[in-house]
Amino acid sequence: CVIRKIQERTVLQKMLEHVLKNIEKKDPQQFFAWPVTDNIAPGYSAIITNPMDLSTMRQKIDDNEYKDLQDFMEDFKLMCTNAMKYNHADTIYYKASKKLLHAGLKLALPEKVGWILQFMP
Ligand SMILES: CC(=O)c1cc(-c2ccccn2)c2ncccn12
Repeated sequence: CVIRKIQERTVLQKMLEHVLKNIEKKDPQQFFAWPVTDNIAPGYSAIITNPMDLSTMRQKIDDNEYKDLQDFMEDFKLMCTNAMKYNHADTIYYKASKKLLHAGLKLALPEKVGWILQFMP
């Protein structure tokens, strides 16, 4: 049997996990929790070429695919701007994504995460 090596979580992974958890708290309706399907959003995959959602971001943290906080925030911004592109401005999804974008950017400010940067190699 292959013993799965328990990967050490890097300081960056721990920091991104912390930011992600706080972003998830800002999406109580879980609009951004999972990939948007063409079933719930007709024509979505034809309009949005680079889909992104919070479960995918969590998987990327676990797979250590983000090289720094900016890299992670690029995916967060992509997720929000996708929602503003597909959904009209008068929809709950557009409004929720605009609110989430601003709240999320604040969470990534130096005064919010700077304390951990001192522990990074
Ligand atoms: C994020 C997004 O664009 C979205 C999430 C959803 C969504 C997410 C969870 C449950 C129900 N709807 C959605 N539904 C229709 C059109 C767009 N959306």
